[in-house]
Amino acid sequence: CFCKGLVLTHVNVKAGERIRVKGKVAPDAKSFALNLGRAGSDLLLHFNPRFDCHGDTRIIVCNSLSGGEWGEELREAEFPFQQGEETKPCRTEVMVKLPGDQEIKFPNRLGLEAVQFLSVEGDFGVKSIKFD
Ligand SMILES: C=CCO[C@@H]1O[C@H](CO)[C@@H](O[C@@H]2O[C@H](CO)[C@H](O)[C@H](OCc3cn(-c4n[nH]c(N)n4)nn3)[C@H]2O)[C@H](O)[C@H]1NC(C)=O
Repeated sequence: CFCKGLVLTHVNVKAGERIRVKGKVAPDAKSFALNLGRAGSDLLLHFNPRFDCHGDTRIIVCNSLSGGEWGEELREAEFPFQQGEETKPCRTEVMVKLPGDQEIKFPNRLGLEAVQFLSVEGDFGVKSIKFD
């Protein structure tokens, strides 16, 4: 379901700042993921829309990864993927703004003050990433 994509390190995004990722979902997409955290093994947010993967069909799976151990999955049945998306990490929780006006709030389980690591994996072609 995945192919390795983009990895950014030392991005230093602080609470309340915004990362806007725009791109195109592959026409035959199975799954893609946006990962935010301290490093690949310590993720504040693994944001994983699944079109058809791991037995899931059109479900968004969110999770955290601490020391390489997955936390408890949060699953969102709303699946509004037609265009790019916005992500706004903040101190108490991570808010993911989806296409349209829907949002997913995910707890900041790692209590990170800032995010150093951003990666994009799977069937998603990144066109732009903006930090503001
Ligand atoms: C029902 C059986 C046991 O539960 C399943 O357990 C799977 C394995 O833990 C869960 O999938 C993982 O879910 C994680 C989020 O909770 C991640 O999405 C994990 O994939 C992370 C990943 C894979 N890859 C990757 N694979 N291959 C490559 N090149 N990269 N990169 N990142 C997935 O393999 C999957 O979400 C979970 N399903 C349920 C319904 O709980």
